[in-house]
Amino acid sequence: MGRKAEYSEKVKKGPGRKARKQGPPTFPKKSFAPMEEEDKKLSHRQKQRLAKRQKNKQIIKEKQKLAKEKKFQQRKQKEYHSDSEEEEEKENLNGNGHVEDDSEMESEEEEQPKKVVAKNSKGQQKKVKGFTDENKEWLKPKQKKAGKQFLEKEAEEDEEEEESDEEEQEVKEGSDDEEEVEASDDDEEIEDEDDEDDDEEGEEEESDDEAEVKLGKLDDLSDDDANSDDDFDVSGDENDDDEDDDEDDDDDDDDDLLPIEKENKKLKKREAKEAKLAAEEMQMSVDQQEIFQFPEEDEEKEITLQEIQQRIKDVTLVLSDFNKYRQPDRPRSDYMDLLRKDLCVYYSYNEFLMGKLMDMFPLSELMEYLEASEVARPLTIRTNTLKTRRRDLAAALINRGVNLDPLGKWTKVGLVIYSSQVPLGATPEYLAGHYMIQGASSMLPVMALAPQENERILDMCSAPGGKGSHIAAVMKNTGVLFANDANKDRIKAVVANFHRLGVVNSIVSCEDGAKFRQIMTGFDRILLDAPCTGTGVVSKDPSVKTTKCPVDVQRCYNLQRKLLLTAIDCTDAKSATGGYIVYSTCSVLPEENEWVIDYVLKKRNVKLVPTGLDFGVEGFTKYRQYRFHPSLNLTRRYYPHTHNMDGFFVAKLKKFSNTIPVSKEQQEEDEKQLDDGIATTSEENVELLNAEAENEEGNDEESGKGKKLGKRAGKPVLSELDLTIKKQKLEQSKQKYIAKVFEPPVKVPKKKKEVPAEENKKSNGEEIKDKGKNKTKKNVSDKKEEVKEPEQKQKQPSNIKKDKKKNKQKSKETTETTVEVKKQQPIEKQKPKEKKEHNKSEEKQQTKKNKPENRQEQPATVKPEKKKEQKPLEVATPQKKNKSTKNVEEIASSPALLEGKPIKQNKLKQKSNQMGKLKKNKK
Ligand SMILES: C[S@@+](CC[C@H](N)C(=O)[O-])C[C@H]1O[C@@H](n2cnc3c(N)ncnc32)[C@H](O)[C@@H]1O
Repeated sequence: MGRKAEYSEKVKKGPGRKARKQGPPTFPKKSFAPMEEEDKKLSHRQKQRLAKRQKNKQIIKEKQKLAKEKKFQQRKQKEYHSDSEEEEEKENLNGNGHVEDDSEMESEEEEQPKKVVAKNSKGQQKKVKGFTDENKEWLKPKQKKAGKQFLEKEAEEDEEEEESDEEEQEVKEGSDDEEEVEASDDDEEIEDEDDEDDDEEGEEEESDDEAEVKLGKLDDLSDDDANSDDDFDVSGDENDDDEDDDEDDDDDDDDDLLPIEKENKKLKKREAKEAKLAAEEMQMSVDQQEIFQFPEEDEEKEITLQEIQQRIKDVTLVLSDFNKYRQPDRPRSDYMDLLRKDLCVYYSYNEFLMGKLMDMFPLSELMEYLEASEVARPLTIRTNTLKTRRRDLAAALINRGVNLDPLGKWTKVGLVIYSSQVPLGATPEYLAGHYMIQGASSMLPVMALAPQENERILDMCSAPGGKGSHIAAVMKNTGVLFANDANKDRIKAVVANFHRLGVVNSIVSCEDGAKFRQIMTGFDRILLDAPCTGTGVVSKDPSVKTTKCPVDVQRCYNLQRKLLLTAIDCTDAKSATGGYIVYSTCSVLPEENEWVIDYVLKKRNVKLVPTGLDFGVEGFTKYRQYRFHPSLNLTRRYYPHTHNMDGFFVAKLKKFSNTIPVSKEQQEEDEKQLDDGIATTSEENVELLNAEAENEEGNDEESGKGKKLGKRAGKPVLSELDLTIKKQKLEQSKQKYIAKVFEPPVKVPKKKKEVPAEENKKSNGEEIKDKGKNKTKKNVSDKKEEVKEPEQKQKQPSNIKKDKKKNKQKSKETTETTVEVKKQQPIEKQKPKEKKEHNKSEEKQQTKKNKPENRQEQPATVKPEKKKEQKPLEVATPQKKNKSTKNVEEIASSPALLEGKPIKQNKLKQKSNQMGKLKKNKK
């Protein structure tokens, strides 16, 4: 009776409490309301995401709307078709009614879009989204990206949308429910997807958002950038971007490169970056440094050497960027003065020489030069190839414990000595003449001269014979080398060295080089290693730093010009092998180098040619306000800081014509100026020289002479100057001479002074004492010239030293010869044979000179001043004979002559000719 149980039917087991799926949480709609209010507090990203979500929603809704509209239309069409079929049927039945129905249909069709428009009428008021022409505004960048206004607007729009949606929904209520459900499902799905995406692809989204933001900025990027909320480090990022771009570009290029090349490229980039940073850092540190404050003038506190060094650095820095670091009230000259003073103290220079160096070098180079000049140059020797080879010499010296090396690629005979266990001036090799101790720079002039075998070469200033013996070695002892020097003492060293070194092709003479054109001309080559201030060898002779003054430079300059003019006149332009003159000095002053060359380029038919030395700094073509001939760049300068050798100058001239381009009168004038310049140019100097002579009265002349002679000084007059007097002179002449140095020396107007007999006698005595000291004094002092004559006529007092007398006579001879030169002025080279003819013409000239109106033998007081000024040198005419005789005697007794060289006979002939001529003059 009960019901049969059906076991086949399985009772569905409901989900257990645990297994039951938890439904999605449902929130009351209003719960989000406060969130919307709190929009303002949303973070930037949140706002962006919200905005995006809302946009998506909107797009979906629009899609739905479109879909609905489509369906609606389709439905309508269906209805219409079914109606039309019915109507057709009706028509078929009625036969008329088509027009009416058409109109109805039209009205209906018109109504439908109206509905859509009505639907969209609100939507059109708000901004329609999507890429259509109607949405141009959307494409336009927003004024302020993702700003609050934007969010507020969006929120308002959303509210409007919601309202419209509600309205739509109301409108759609009559439409298909299923579709609505589907659409809402779709909507939800999309929203869900969106939410998931939000979480999962948060970063991507962010970047997309950024991309959107950037897209939005495209048109007016600048405005947006200016107000951008995103704090991009524009500069840095841009640079980085650029670099990245570069790297990308490079990567493309790098494809062809080897890995190591790529690495190299990277390394270089990194280095460049680091260098840039370092430079910036350096600039920063310099900027941060305290700006140098000029010391107060009245501030006289003792300053240490270290403080001076620091001040030198500070002032150098100020001068390096003057506008930046200067004190506004201080001119540049103040800093320069301070620097010069400090440098003088620090490096022990006098202000004159330091000033000259400061004129020559830029500051950074000056410091290098000064530093290098403090260090002794390496000891170097020259192999005497007449006796040995460099290799053998090196081996022999190494055996004696000498540590050496070849000097450089530029010389095949030089060796540099690093250390030695034996004194190099006393080794058996030295005594055997296998080498000459010689500075590296001393080899340069001979290399420039490039002597050839069998040539006739003059070494005009030869003592002690270093370069002369080098010339003989290059000539392989062939041809004839004339080694001349004006200094009697120093010429002995030439003889000794030539003997030791085995030089046998030479004639040694002791003559004033400036007079050599009366002795011999027609040389193939001449080396003029001129006497100079020696400013390039301060490391060897530090006294140069403090003793040289403008007068010294002036004298050297004038003597150098005179010697070089003579050297040119003595060279044969038509020589088959030569016609060259090499001029060199161990001075770095342009006054003694470029200036001298520039002068002779104007006065003689010579041109500069390359020295053949493949190193060295070009000579100056500009120096301060002065401009030299452009070819002076062919000359070469050598510095301790650049070449590790003494400061040196080398110029090579080629004589292209034996004619002299200047008139005789001009030549005479030049000669006169040079003579005057070598002597003195002002009254003050005369006074100083008088003081000097007085000072020297009690000194032993012989000892005084030798002591003061610098290695390259070679100025018999200057070498005797007392150090203290030089200092005095320097102080007094600092301003007075400096401007005159390179102006043509002007003779000081002489005052006519009537000297009383007693005073005359007194001054005679002084003059006699001065005689041996300075042969040039006579030329500048009228007073002395006036008193000279009686003094010469008188027998010299026995208490006056013979040497003084000799010197005086010698000086007179010098001046006499100069007068002769003026008159003879050999334009073409003079050969010894022609000399007799010259002497005859000379005689005629002399007789003219000896006419009463020209003669200056009368007492100076009686002579008209003018004549005396014009021909001061004629006073010495009677002495000429004695001088010449003496000169011949000297030459005859010279060691070179004793060797029995044929040339000496020529010289004797010349001298005897001169003597004969003088005798005639006397008659
Ligand atoms: C720089 S040294 C010459 C060095 C030499 N050339 C050498 O290499 O050994 C200059 C020489 O010129 C000499 N001297 C100075 N005035 C002179 C003159 N008027 N005529 C000739 N020699 C002169 C000096 O006696 C000095 O020995």
